[in-house]
Amino acid sequence: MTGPYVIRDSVNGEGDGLFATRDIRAGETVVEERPLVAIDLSKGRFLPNRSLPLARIYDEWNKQLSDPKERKDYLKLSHHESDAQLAQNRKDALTSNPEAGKSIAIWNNNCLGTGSHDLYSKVSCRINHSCQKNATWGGNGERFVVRAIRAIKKDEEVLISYISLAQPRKMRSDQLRQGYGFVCNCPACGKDFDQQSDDRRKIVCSLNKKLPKVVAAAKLEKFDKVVRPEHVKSCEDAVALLKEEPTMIDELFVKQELLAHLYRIEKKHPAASSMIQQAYEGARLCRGDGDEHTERIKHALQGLQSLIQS
Ligand SMILES: C[S@@+](CC[C@H](N)C(=O)[O-])C[C@H]1O[C@@H](n2cnc3c(N)ncnc32)[C@H](O)[C@@H]1O
Repeated sequence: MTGPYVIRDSVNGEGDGLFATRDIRAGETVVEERPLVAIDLSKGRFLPNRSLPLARIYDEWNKQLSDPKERKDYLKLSHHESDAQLAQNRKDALTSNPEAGKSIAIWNNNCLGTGSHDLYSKVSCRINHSCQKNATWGGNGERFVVRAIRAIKKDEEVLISYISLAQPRKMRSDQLRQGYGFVCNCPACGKDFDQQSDDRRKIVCSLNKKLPKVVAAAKLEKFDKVVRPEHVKSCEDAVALLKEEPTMIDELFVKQELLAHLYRIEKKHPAASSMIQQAYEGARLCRGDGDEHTERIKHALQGLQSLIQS
């Protein structure tokens, strides 16, 4: 595993972090690795709160991370447990096995999700968080890729976001404190934060709440039944606001993809085509060619183009 990075002390109390060893271009791959543990989210059950049962996490970890050296390295990683997780651990009676409790606490702090999988990737899990991230990730159970979303200077820290950035400062801070046990001090959270940007995130957050029904319908291809003009408007407003927030490019391309589908239903084909083209460019930058999400958008783009031509 090599790339334009080094893992070293992050200095500001964040433990270790990943630093660029040379200038990196926007869109360039920073880390590419094979995950050592991959949990396929399309298989097995979820708890009612949509989280994975802890016993399953432990079973998969135990089965897939059999190499003693890798196991030892994993068990040295940082962890934090909120009260809720501790209570859950007790319920699952896993604490009777100290290794199980610890491996799960580490998992909660270090695993990265791609939508289809939750993964432990040895280098990527050392990347610290910022609400003004300069990199993002994508991949699947076989391959995990971290990419720069803007140019990163030599010696600059490579930073991703652990949470949705479409939330205002207070919400992000609560989520990071409860889930990861730290107070974020990035420029978007510190005392000189940009109020205008925070207001934009607040609005995107409330628009997001109006869209889950549409997203669920999209997955079932039952759009026509639920799409209302106000959904299209919410999505358009979210896209307009997200264009002002360069660090939220992955949030933007997901919305562009959704908007393209909504336009397609409304038979606004040229608008749909341009929106999905933009979503495709975003997906390629964030997740790269070959990623399942990028491929899905590419497929949708081709379908739309043949619809326009026919
Ligand atoms: C996935 S690990 C990141 C790598 C970790 N720093 C290490 O040394 O292995 C997540 C942990 O790193 C620390 N961390 C990450 N981002 C941070 C930040 N912005 N401020 C403070 N601590 C941070 C927290 O302890 C968090 O629980």
